[in-house]
Amino acid sequence: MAGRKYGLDLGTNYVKIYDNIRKNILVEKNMIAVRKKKEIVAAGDAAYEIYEKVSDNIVIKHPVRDGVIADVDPMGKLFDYLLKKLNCSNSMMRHNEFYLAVPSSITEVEKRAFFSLVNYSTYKTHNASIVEKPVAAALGEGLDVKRAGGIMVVDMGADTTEISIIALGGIVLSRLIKTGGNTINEAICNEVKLAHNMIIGYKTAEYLKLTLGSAVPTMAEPVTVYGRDLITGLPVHVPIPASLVFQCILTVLDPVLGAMRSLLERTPPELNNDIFDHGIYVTGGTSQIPNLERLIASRTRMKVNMSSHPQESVVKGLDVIMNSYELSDLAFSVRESAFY
Ligand SMILES: Nc1ncnc2c1ncn2[C@@H]1O[C@H](COP(=O)(O)OP(=O)(O)OP(=O)(O)O)[C@@H](O)[C@H]1O
Repeated sequence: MAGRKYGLDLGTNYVKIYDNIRKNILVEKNMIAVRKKKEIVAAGDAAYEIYEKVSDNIVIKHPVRDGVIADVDPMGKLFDYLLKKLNCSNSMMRHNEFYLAVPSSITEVEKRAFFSLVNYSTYKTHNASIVEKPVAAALGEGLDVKRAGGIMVVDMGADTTEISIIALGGIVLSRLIKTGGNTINEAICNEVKLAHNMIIGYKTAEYLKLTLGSAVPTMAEPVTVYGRDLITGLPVHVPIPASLVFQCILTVLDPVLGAMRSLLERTPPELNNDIFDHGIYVTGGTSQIPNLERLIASRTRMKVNMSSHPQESVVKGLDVIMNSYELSDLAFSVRESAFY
C-alpha cells in the first residue's frame, strides 16, 4: 500500500510541512505551551498567540534551537498535533515517507533526534530520509544542484544562517553561523533598554523589525511602542527611530557578510567563476529585510538573487527530491541501526 510523502523543515521559529498528495504547505510556529510539564495548553500558532501573556504555571517551549531539535518530547507532541491537522490517520502512517531537511554540519547525535521524532511519535514510521538543508534550498530555488559548477546559497533563518557552496549534488564548503532574525530581535530589545530605559518583549521587537527594518539607512518615521520603564517599573510608550533598528540589523549581519566573503575566498577558482556568473542565492525568512540585496551586493561585489518564496524554498526542494528518481541519491535513508 503506497502512503503519502511529507517534506519537513523543522526550523527554530517555524515548522513547515509539505504534503505531496494535497500539494500544500502547512506553516506553523514551532512552539508549544505546557501546563504542569504534561498538559498541552496550546501548540503552533495558537501557542504564539499566548506567548509573553501566560502566567507562571504555563511554560512555553521552543523544541528547536540553533536549527537542531533540542527537546525531543515537546517536538514530538507538536509534530503529532500538526500531522493531525493534516488529517493523517494512524493506520496509514507506517506506509508514509518522511524527508527531513537538516543543517549540513549536524552531528550524529543531533541526527538521531530527527530520526527519533518520526520513529517514536504516535504515528510510527520507519521510512525517514535526511536531506542537507542547503541542497534542498537550492532545489527549491529551481537550481540544478548536480551540475559541475558552483552554487552559493545563503539561508538566513531565525537562529541560524547557513552559507554553502554546492557542486555535483554535494556541499563543497559550508559555514553555519548562530545568528538570524531572533538575534536581531534580541539586539533591538537590548538597544531599546540602553537608549530609552525601557523593557520591551520579543513580539514588540519583532514588530519594530518588520515595520522599520532595513539593511540600508531610511527616512522612515519613528514608531511608538509600549514597554516597562526600567527604573519606575511603570508602563511607558516611546517613539523608536528607524536608525536604532538599522544599527541592530547591521551589527547582527556584519559577521554573516564577513563569513560570505571568507567562504568566497576559500572556494576553488573553477567554482568561483561559476558563482561569479550566476551570483549568490539568498533565501530564508530573514532575507526579507528590505534592501538586503543592496547591502550584500555592496559588500561582496557580486550579483545577488533574492528568493521570491524565502520561507518555503527548503520544503519546495524536498518536494523536488521526493518526485525525482534522478535526485533520490540526495536523500539519505535513516535507519535505527545506524545510530547504535
Ligand atoms: N518580512 C520580514 N522581514 C524581516 N524578517 C522576517 C520577515 N518575515 C519573517 N522574518 C524573520 O524570518 C525568521 C524566520 O525565518 P525562517 O522560517 O526561515 O526560520 P526558521 O527556519 O524558523 O529558523 P532556522 O533556519 O534558524 O532554524 C524570523 O526571525 C522572522 O522574524
